[in-house]
Amino acid sequence: MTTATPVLDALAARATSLDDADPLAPLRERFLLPEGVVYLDGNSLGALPAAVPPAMADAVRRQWGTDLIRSWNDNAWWQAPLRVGDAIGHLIGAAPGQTVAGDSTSVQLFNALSAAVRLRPGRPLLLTDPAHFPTDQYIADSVARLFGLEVRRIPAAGLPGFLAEEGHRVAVAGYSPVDYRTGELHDVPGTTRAVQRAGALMLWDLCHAAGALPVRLDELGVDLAVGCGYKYLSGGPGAPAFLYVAERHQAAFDHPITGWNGHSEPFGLSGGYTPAEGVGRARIGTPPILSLLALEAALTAFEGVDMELVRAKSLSLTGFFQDCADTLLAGLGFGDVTPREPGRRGSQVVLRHPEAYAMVQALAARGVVGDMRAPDLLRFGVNALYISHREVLDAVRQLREVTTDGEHWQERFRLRTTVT
Ligand SMILES: Cc1ncc(COP(=O)(O)O)c(C=O)c1O
Ligand SMILES: Nc1c(O)cccc1C(=O)C[C@H](N)C(=O)O
Repeated sequence: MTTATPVLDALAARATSLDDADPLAPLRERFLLPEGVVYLDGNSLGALPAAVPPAMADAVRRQWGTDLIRSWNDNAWWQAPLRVGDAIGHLIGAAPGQTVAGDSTSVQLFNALSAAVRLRPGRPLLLTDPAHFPTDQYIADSVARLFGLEVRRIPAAGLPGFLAEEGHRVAVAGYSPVDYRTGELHDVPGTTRAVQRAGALMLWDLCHAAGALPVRLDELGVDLAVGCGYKYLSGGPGAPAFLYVAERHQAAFDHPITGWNGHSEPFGLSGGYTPAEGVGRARIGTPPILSLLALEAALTAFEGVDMELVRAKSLSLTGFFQDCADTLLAGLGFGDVTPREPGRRGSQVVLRHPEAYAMVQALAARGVVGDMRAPDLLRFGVNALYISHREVLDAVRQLREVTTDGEHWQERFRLRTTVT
């Protein structure tokens, strides 16, 4: 079923004028996106930055192939975790010398939460969000078991109330600025203040924030933060994660995975561990150099980019998505999930529909790539560096067609009858 042309024409005209006025539109050339694909899954795996393939070719052929082990010095491989850390720090409001890149978010979370518990001895509670991404909850549970603490799962909105009663017992609170399912943006400054007023440490998981919106870690006085490199930072599948340790905590930062790269004299090869000065102590073992160099090249896509403009465009894209959905999906059984107020929205729009899975599959078959989260959420992430308003309209228009033409039913039937 096609949509009434005047309605679509009006939305198309609006998309065109928004795109024409978009100061970030030229950034799209910094990415290699396949023809005919509308990519709304950069909140899971960012698109490929154009700078990455030549950087990889150089890393593999020249640095590894020719320079061989000399590259640790000659191509500054040894410095890569701190160099890439600082490049990420620039995007999350962290002055140099506080961010290290490497390992996975899960590993960094484990290190950061454990170190936080050691920084707050005698406080028996570790707080996290019952809606937090599972790995954050699992690791909180594990750290609590290791240190004899108790995890309390308190929704972000309920934190101030909880802290007023029990704050003196809390060692650390681990939360995400953006809910990975709903796309809701929490109050990062207010939560940080409330946690710290109670004498506890604030740990933010920036997986859905870094590269998507301005994060002012230093300005807000955040204690610790972690995040991944493969979503809005577009560092590639399995890209190294990062850890931020505010300078004031570094001297006492005592993380449990004391690998030799974090030693004050790694090539002294002594049998006892003496941590390096500064955030370098949070290094662990030999880092994945090829992945670090891919991430470093990917970050050049942000060169000269003002994160305030990224945020403004991201809000324009998500707001426009919601407007398109209001107009084109009305009466088709979709529910609203992501908050309407711009100040409460991250960089994704989420709709609810009982046929979410089949719909996302049917959309993907048409070249519109989003994802779903069980049981019934359709999730569409927008990366302001490479997504346009025209693509947003195209995605919602195609979702309307999939639904009205019943393509998701065919998809559902196909999925049920496919033998794998
Ligand atoms: C908030 C959050 N934390 C952590 C992760 C993943 O952790 P890891 O990079 O270790 O797989 C994700 C997504 O995969 C996430 O959304
Ligand atoms: N990290 C992922 C992976 O290795 C495979 C598939 C998806 C992911 C994700 O990033 C999921 C993501 N954190 C989410 O927001 O649901």
